[in-house]
Amino acid sequence: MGKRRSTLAWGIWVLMVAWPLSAVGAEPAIRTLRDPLELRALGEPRAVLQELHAALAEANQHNDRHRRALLLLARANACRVIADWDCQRIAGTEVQAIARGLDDPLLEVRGLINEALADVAQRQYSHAGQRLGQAELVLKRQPVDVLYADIQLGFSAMSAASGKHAMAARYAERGLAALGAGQVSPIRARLLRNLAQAQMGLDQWSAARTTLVQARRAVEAVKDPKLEAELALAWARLARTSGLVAQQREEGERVLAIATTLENAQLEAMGREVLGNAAADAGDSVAAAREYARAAALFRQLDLLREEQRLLRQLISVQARSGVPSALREDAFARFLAVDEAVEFADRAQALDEFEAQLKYAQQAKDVARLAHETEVAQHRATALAERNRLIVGLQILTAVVLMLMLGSYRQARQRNRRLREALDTVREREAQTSGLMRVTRGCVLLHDVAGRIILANPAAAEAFGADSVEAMRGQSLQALLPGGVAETVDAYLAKVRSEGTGEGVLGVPVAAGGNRYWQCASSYVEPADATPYIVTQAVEVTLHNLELEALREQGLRDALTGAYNRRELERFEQRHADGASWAVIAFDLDEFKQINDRQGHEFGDAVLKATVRFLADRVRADDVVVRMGGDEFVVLLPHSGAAALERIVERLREDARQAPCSYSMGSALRENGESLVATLARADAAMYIGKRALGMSQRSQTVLIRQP
Ligand SMILES: Nc1nc2c(ncn2[C@@H]2O[C@H](COP(=O)(O)OP(=O)(O)OP(=O)(O)O)[C@@H](O)[C@H]2O)c(=O)[nH]1
Repeated sequence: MGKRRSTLAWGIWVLMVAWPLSAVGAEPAIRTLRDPLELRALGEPRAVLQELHAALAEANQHNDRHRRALLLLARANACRVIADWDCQRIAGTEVQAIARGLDDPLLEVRGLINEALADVAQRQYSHAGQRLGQAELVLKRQPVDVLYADIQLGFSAMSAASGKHAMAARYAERGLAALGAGQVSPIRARLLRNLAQAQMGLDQWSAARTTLVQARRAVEAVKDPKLEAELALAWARLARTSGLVAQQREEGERVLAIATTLENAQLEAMGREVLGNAAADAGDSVAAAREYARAAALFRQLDLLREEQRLLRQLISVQARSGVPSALREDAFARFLAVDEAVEFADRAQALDEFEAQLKYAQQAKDVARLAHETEVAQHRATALAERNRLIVGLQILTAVVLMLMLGSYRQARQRNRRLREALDTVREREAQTSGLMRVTRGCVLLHDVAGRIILANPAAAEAFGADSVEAMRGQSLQALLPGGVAETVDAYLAKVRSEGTGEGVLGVPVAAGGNRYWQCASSYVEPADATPYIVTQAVEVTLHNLELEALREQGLRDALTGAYNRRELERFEQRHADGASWAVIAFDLDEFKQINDRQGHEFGDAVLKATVRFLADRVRADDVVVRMGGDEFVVLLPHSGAAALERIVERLREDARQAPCSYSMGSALRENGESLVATLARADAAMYIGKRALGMSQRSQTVLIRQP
């Protein structure tokens, strides 16, 4: 039991101290992850640790976090070579923190491997398993074969430490497969070494030898003294099982030489153990006891209890055979008991820890796979979601923009429609008012173009023109609707309105029954900015008005009693015949009319006056005009009359004098030299008075003819 346990512990120790970090310069991607000091640390760890102080300070000064991480990895490697596990763990942890800040998965993986390595060395398997699982997960983000192989190396070491050699061998083989057969690198040498250790654990000695040969060939390609020493230890173990003492010694010396170079106390202890084994196997108990005692002391210094215990057991064994003083043996034995007790205690604690570690490890492996799967699924889902969200957001923005545009144009359209509706309502209202106005107005309203073509007419206009409807008026010309002779007047009128802007006048339109109908017209020329000019004409019939006026005027010209013209007619007559025309005038004065009034009464006198007018009118021509000048004085105006015509009428009046209601005196005159009517009248008057005087009073009274009018 003790020997098996001792072998197991030895194997674990070898793996623990020999498990290297990842290969140096193995792959281009990894090469950028290493500082040259990391490589140098393999041969000169302490010198490198010294130099690292300055290099780290410089990186800090430049705030170069990436370089700081690389230098810390170099420090972790140097610490590993000199078996300073705390130093290695701290460096590894810090590298992880920097890597996460830089989002650099490869650096993070390397930091995790270093931390796990230190955990395994100090038998904290549970923690180491977690770190390695995490490293495997992070590496999925940026897979690199060498780092994957490095992680497999870690798992293989952990499996070996748990006594699972078959599993350790499988991990080592998996790492080797990841590297590829042709690749020569330190990591490959280490995987081969682990495989050989596992094979030895499985008692596959021949296979282990073959594997170790391959490992030694692989390590020749790189300068890694610690790895060389670790292989020498493996060879020594193999040599011991084969009983090859000389080879054991040779390997032991090699380990010691390297330990001295590296100042690695652990390696020295291991080398001394090999030499002790060789001496013990050769039967040299004294030498064996000496080497074992030195090795035990070194392990004691390093606080490696199990190793010290193993060496003390071997020491006590050889001391018993070599016959060393009992005092020394008792010292060794007492120390052994103390260490054994401590180891027992540690073993119990570790057994529990290992159990939990295995549980966690198994769980973790599952978790890692599950996490990897979930991560992958989550990444796909996140990508799909992000894509969908982008699409949705894009669509939402597009929809919002379209909606806003639609809303804007809808509002504008509504406002436009409202304004249009209002304008339309106003137009309709005005149209209704206008058409109402047009309908009810008694006057004619016409809207026509400048040539007289009707555009619009009201019912009054249609009626005035004798049209069936206002529609029938549309398009017809005013000139065509009016009788011949008036058209020219209309043309002149429209030309005046167009040139002056307005116009007004009375239009007389002959009617079939005779006479005229008169229209008082007023027109306005309208020239809209964006339409054809037109004219608005209003016409009010003034026929009746004109007739009344005519009657009044006529009335003003007549003598109220007799119906003969009065003096005002003289002026009109003169105007009518002024331009060189001939006229003649006969003046009358009733004889002794005063006496008629006096004798017969005034009314009788009036009747005589009226009868006298009828008498005169009956004896003159239709164009001749009888005028009562006042009282009992009358004149007859004879237009276009010469001496003959005058004579004829005077004669007739003289002949018919006896038929007159009253005797009268008369005198006549012809217009001379275009004189005025007054002048002609004066001469006729004068002639009449001459006649009257010539007759004398008595004669005059005889000629008074008194009869009923
Ligand atoms: N009944 C009537 N008498 C009138 C009217 N106008 C004037 N008379 C009268 O006519 C008379 C005219 O008188 P006179 O001028 O002296 O003339 P006469 O009496 O005819 O005398 P001689 O002319 O000299 O013959 C006056 O007595 C007037 O009063 C009228 O409208 N009706």
